[in-house]
Amino acid sequence: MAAIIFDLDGTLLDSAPDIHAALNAALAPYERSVSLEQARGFIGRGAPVLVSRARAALDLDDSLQDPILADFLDRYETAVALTQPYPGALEALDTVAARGHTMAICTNKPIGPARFVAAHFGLDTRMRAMFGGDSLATRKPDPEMLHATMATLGAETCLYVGDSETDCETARAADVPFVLFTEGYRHTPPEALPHAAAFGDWAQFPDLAERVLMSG
Ligand SMILES: O=C(O)COP(=O)(O)O
Ligand SMILES: [Mg+2]
Repeated sequence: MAAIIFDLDGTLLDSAPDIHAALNAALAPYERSVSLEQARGFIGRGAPVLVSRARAALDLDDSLQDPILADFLDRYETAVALTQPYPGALEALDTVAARGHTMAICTNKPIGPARFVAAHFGLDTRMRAMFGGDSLATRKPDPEMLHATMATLGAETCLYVGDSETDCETARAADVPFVLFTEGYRHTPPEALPHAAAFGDWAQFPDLAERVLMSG
């Protein structure tokens, strides 16, 4: 039995289209918008950083951070219509659970929308714990969220599975093996992100996780 901890956006769920829609709705009063590609590139360090990255790209004043963020968070809370699990991700979680592993989510997405979207796709019942970007005083890449998740699970070690630079940095800071999902919202090539293993198809994940756990 081992603990396997997952990132959410860009790893289990392709949620960028919902994040894009909520962001553009919050930018609409200022007659600005971003492309889906841009929005995808802003994801990874939590909602406040997403909004400040969008403002920087659009040259919108710092004084607009709080109103845009508040409006964005309001719309984000229940945004699931455009989100999809990556193909095979839910089935892979069931295989991992059937092999006796404990699973949890560690995401920079605020815990409100994280819980809502997790319940919508039945992820919540598959997970023993879930920490979001506003659950603690810090968020990824600070390793605290992984430490807190492991403490909740009573796990001495774990695998961390994520899609981004932030996830790689977090795993390294927490000194746990990192498994990279290559189809998410990364900016840099996979070679630039140190990883114990990488995969682009969730069907490969259960066996790959076993191999990494055995080699650790
Ligand atoms: O909300 C974000 O910025 C990123 O979310 P994630 O940590 O699940 O990738
Ligand atoms: Mg992610």
